Amino acid sequence: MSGGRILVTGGAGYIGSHTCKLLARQGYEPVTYDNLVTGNRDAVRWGPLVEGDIADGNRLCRAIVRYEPVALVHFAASAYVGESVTDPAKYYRNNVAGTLELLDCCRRSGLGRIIFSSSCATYGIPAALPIREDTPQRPINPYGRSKLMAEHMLGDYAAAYGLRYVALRYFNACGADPDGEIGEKHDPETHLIPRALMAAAGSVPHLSVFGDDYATADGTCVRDYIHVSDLAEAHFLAARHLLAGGDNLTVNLGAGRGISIREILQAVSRITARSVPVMMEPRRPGDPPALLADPDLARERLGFSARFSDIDTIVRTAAPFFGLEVRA
Ligand SMILES: O=c1ccn([C@@H]2O[C@H](COP(=O)(O)OP(=O)(O)O[C@H]3OC[C@@H](O)[C@H](O)[C@H]3O)[C@@H](O)[C@H]2O)c(=O)[nH]1
Repeated sequence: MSGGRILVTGGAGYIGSHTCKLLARQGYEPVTYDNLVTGNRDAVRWGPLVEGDIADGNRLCRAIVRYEPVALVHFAASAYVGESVTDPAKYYRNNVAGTLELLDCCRRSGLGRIIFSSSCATYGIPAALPIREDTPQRPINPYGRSKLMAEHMLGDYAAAYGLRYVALRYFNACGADPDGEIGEKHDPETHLIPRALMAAAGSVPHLSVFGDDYATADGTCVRDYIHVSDLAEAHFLAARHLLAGGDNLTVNLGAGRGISIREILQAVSRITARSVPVMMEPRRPGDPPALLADPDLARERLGFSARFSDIDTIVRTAAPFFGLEVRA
């Protein structure tokens, strides 16, 4: 370890664990702080695990004092858009109050560099594509609002108390570690690519496609899918930026291209040589028709560009975690 320790809240989760692996490879020691409610203990492999909730400020502060991290990466959050509509209290408690507690711990313990997981869900339904960072943020669900509130808290704390941050607005995270060590393991699994792979593998009867009457080229929703290993790389670049004295920064993390649900299904069929049984369903409430990042600012300011986010690499790396062989 030459770069120092980095505290990673939510380090046992999907994006968190991939980021820990990359940070370790880059010479940092990731210290995971996770309550293991949605995280997986066996995904914590590259540094110690402190079991704790971000709402437990005393425990979090003690971890900061004990490990003396040079920066903090804050993934820990609730992240189901649909659930945020039916149980907004959970989202405001975990994502807003939890982040406030965490920021106060950082203030008290003098930990002044924070990398924050934000989301394209903070934009809502954008007036124009691609989405730039100065596109107005008008989230359409409590999840997006909770992430936007946390962004505002970070900005205000930075201005008043001098901490520095990078906020990363992820588009659609997907794929799995190309080494095959860790993958995507949500319970329940609601995301498109895992559900499509589960349907191809026969572990669910079919994939429900939520709407094929959108004003998009083939009628299905378009998203900017970004490989989790690319997201991990961006966190490393963000840590390096802050450790080099870089200023506060908020950037999109996307591949800069849109892929429709039909295109995903074609790729899954081609790469696994299995058909994906599909059932057309009504639109899912709260789904924007198309989301697509302008990735220029992340490239200019962090030197970030997606390397694993072509659809073939995404499906090839994810398929083995759902019991599927890669055939093409
Ligand atoms: O079973 C499914 C799942 C998803 N979909 C569709 O596939 C597209 C992608 O849906 P996903 O649930 O994978 O991802 P979403 O675009 O809703 O949200 C994602 O991006 C924003 C992040 O902040 C969220 O945390 C993440 O879930 C949507 O159009 C959705 O309606 C289906 O048609 N069927």
